[in-house]
Amino acid sequence: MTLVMNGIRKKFNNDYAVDGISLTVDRGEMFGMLGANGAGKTTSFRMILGLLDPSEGSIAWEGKPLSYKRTKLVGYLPEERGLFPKLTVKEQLIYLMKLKGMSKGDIITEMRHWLDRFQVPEYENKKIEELSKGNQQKIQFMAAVLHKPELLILDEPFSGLDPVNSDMLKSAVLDMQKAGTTILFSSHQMQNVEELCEELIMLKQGKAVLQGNLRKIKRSYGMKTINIHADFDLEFLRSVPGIISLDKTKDGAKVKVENEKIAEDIFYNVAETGFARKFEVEEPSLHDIFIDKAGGEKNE
Ligand SMILES: Nc1ncnc2c1ncn2[C@@H]1O[C@H](COP(=O)(O)OP(=O)(O)OP(=O)(O)O)[C@@H](O)[C@H]1O
Repeated sequence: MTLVMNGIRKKFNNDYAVDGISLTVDRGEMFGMLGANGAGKTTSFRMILGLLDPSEGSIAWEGKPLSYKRTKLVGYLPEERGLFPKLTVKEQLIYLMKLKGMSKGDIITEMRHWLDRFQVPEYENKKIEELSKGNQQKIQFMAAVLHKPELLILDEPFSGLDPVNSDMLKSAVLDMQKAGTTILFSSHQMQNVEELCEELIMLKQGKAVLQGNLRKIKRSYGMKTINIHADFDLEFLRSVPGIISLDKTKDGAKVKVENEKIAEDIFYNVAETGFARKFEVEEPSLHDIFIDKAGGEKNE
């Protein structure tokens, strides 16, 4: 057991940005924090890092609060990226990593390892302002990991990255997890969360609306999607009670239903009408669960 948040609330003015979150992240776990804009993800991260004090509740890493003195244990990729545009990559990393207690020699060795890994060794002496936003993000990521933190917190690490760079970052994050780093990250991109996380929390207006093991959540979630391939019009299925939506595809339709029992009803309705080449019941994607649980009129 490593990171424990217990009954955390944070009030700004008269509203709770975080409203009663409890969670445990075990050592070496990859933990996803999901939520619409303003749900309370960044505020939660700031409290874990000791940058903000909770209004109520307690947070501990290995049994103790993460005060400023213990920040060497932590790597943080903030949502509002903060690099000095006029410094070179090397100068920037030396400056930031010295604050984490690293020697100049170690910083340069680690920096070269990561620049090679990200396939940009030529950036060492380039100014930050000369790099594209995506490449600046790689440098910001390096500033979070060069000192080999025990706990790594990544706020929207994939935003603004193209698919190639996004995959590169994903594989780096997975390798860090394999090496024993505990990782918390937030993302709006459900695909990334599905690929990386075993455990997650989904926030809505500061409250947890879903929490636990991703595979278990998907398995136990009532909603199912049925992928039907048929050569006749499936429009009539819209009148079956319990249908959430029906989207036509080039082969037939994808039908979202409330539960497995409704899927069975759909099966018989289709079979009575004609021959379906395919009838497959799929577990909901995290995207569907997110819309169902964390979407809604009150979110931006
Ligand atoms: N310093 C602050 N003062 C007042 N309100 C704040 C402050 N920081 C955050 N909030 C409010 O707290 C709520 C949660 O914000 P937070 O940044 O944690 O959300 P988020 O889930 O990270 O959102 P996003 O996905 O947009 O980054 C928002 O309503 C925000 O306006």
